[in-house]
Amino acid sequence: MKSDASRQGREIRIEGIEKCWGETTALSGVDITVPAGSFTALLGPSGCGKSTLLRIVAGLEAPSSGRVRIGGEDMTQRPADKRNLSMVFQSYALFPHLSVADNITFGLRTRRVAKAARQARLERVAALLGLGPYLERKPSELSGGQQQRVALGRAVISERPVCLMDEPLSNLDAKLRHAMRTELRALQRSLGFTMLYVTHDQVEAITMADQVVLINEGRVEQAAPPHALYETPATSFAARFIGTPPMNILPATALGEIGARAEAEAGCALHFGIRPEALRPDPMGMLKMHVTGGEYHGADALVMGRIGGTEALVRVPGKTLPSGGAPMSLAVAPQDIHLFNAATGQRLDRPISAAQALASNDMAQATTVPDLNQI
Ligand SMILES: Nc1ncnc2c1ncn2[C@@H]1O[C@H](COP(=O)(O)OP(=O)(O)OP(=O)(O)O)[C@@H](O)[C@H]1O
Repeated sequence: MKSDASRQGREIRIEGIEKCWGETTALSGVDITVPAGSFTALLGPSGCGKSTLLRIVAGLEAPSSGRVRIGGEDMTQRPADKRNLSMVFQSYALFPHLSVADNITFGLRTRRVAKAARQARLERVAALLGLGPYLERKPSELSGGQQQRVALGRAVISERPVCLMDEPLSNLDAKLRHAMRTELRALQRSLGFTMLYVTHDQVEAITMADQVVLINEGRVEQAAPPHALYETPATSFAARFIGTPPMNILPATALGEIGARAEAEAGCALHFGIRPEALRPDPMGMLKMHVTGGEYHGADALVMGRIGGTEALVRVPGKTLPSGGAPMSLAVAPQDIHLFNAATGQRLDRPISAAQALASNDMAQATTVPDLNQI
C-alpha cells in the first residue's frame, strides 16, 4: 500500500481564483501551489474563504474565474466525481444504517471493485486505523474519535492521489484532537497522498503542515513553511495570527526618539513587532514596561503591561512573575524586532539601523529614550 500510494501524490495548482456571490467577493487573486505528496493547511479566520476554496478544488463550487490543475491537468470544468480525490468533512457524513465496514468500503462498491480486493483493502485500512474490533458496529455505537477514524478510513481506502479535509477534527475534544493530529500526519506521510487541509486553528496548521497558506478576507496573506511564518511573517496580520499569545505590535510613537528616527529612516509610519517570548527582563534593557498584571501558567507566566501607552505581553519563566504596578526593563535581540509599514501592514524588507538601537544595551543610547512609562 505504501509504495503504490506514495507514487500517487499529485501537485495541486490553484491559479488566479476569484469567487463572487453577487456583491460578495469571497476569494480574489488566489494563487497556490501544493507540491505533490505534501501537506498544505489553509488557515485563516472564520469567513475568510477557506471552505469556498476547498470546495472549488473539490469541484463542488465553480470559480468565477481562474483555474484548478491537479497533476498538471486542468480540472476547472470537471465534475467532482471525475477529479480523482477523496474528501473528509467536519460532519463525518457516515451512513447511519450501514456498518463501519460498509461505510468504509462504500466508495469501492460503487466503483465495482471486486469483493476480494475490497476485503483485502478493508483489512489493511482497519489495521492502520485501529478499527478492526468495530467493523460490524453502526456509527451510532462509536465514539466521536472512532467515527472520525471511519471517515478517514473511507478517504484512505480509496487510494486517491489527493485528499481534501475541511476542519475534520473540530468535533473532537482537545485530547483526542491532539492524538488525531499526530495520527493523521503520520498516515499522510506514510501513504504519500497530497493533502489540502482547512483549519482555523493555527496550532493545528503549524504542527501538521509542510506549508501553511494564511488567508485573510479572500486573499493569500502568506504561504510558507510553519517556521518561516513564525520567524518572518510577511504582514502584521500574519505576525498576530501565528503564535500564542500573539506578537506585540507597537506603533513607533510608543518608542520615543528611537521610533521617530526609525520612521524617518524608513520613510513611512512603522509598527514594531516583538513576540512576548522575545522580550526578556534585563535591568539594562531599553524598553520600559509598566506592569499591570500577570498570569501564572506553571512552566511560564505572562506579564501584562504597557510600553509607551500600548498594551504589551511578556512571557517569563513561571517562577519569575513580577508583581503588578512595578516598572520592568526589557531587552530584545536585534533579529527579534520585526518592522511593518503601518499603512499597508507589509513587512519591511530592508534593515532600518535606527530600529536596532532598541536592541542595544549601550547606556549611551539610553539618554535618547524618554521615560516611556510616562507616555
Ligand atoms: N453559498 C454562498 N452564498 C453567498 N455567500 C457565501 C456562500 N458561501 C460562502 N459565502 C460567503 O463567502 C465568504 C467565505 O466563506 P467560507 O465558508 O469559505 O469561509 P471560511 O473561511 O471557510 O469560514 P469558516 O471557518 O467560518 O467555515 C463568507 O463571507 C461567506 O459568508
